[in-house]
Amino acid sequence: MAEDVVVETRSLTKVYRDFWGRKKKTALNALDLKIHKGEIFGLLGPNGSGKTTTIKLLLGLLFPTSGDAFVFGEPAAKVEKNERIGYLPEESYLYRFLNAEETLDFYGRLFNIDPDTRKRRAAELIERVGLGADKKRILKEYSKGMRQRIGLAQALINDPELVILDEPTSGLDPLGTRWMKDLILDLKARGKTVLMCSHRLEDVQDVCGRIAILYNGDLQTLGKVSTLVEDALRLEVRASGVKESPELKADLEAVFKKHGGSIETVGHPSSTLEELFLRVIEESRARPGRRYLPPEEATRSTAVPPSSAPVAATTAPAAPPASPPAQQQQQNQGKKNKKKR
Ligand SMILES: Nc1ncnc2c1ncn2[C@@H]1O[C@H](COP(=O)(O)OP(=O)(O)OP(=O)(O)O)[C@@H](O)[C@H]1O
Repeated sequence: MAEDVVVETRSLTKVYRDFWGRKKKTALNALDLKIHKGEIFGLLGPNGSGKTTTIKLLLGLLFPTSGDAFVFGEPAAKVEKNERIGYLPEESYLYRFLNAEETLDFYGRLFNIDPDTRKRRAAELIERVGLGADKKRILKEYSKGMRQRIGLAQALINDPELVILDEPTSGLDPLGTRWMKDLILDLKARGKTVLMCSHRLEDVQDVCGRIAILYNGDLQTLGKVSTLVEDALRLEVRASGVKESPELKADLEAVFKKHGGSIETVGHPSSTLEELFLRVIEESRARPGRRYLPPEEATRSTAVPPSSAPVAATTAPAAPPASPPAQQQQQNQGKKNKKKR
């Protein structure tokens, strides 16, 4: 196995059987997968498609019916390799009557981390996940978002090389979600490998480099997110310093017609709702008591020429004209492209 391959599965298959050994469900069917060091990999699929089964197989909590799974080049059934893995399950199994410090100390002991390192890492992680002010409160009193934060700290207590996150942003508000995504990106920046499952596809698109989509236990697609979502049949042009007008549209139409295409939409690019939400909260904090002003109103009040607002034109091959749903899809795609990575 190549040195930079952290996770590899070869025809990995899991069939659940009932008490009598009769086949109940093929949860995973001949999965071939490689996850490389330092990447954030998303394992996606609808409910019941085999994601948790895959994770359990990688952690050695389940045995495959056939095929192989390797982590760090070792068979997944070898539980010793789990010392190099951090795992945030979808439902965290944390003790409700321990506080944050005690929780991290408890998990540190399970990994046989010496007391000084345990104490130092617990203090660092509590700050990193933003629970400094609540570290003495018992987890029973924590909100869902706070439990997710301590769950993540628990997953990182052994300074793992591979971090497996099952629905890391579930239950988090937009600020918590942004925080979690930044933390996942920070793990990558520190050279860690991240495998995450999530139904929140916006979050996956924001952080994952590559994804696999499972359906009913079968691998349906695998590749780079940017390549998979790219619409190679359309072209997007963004411009600034011009105002939207019928003349502009006619001129653009002529240019694109000359090159065999046609314009689908001309308009202003929009940001995502997440970006708007974060901006409103940021400005409310910075200027308490003042209402948020949308950019064009703020621009007007500071007398910056409105013509600096960018205009986006999206073109497509000349025929056939796009149907309304396709246009909508294209507009959404435009929004996506605008998002920060
Ligand atoms: N212990 C089990 N016995 C029998 N069938 C099981 C068992 N565990 C899971 N399954 C079945 O295997 C299939 C895959 O389940 P799995 O939990 O891996 O899906 P998932 O993609 O993680 O779903 P979700 O998104 O809901 O978490 C499902 O049809 C599920 O019902």
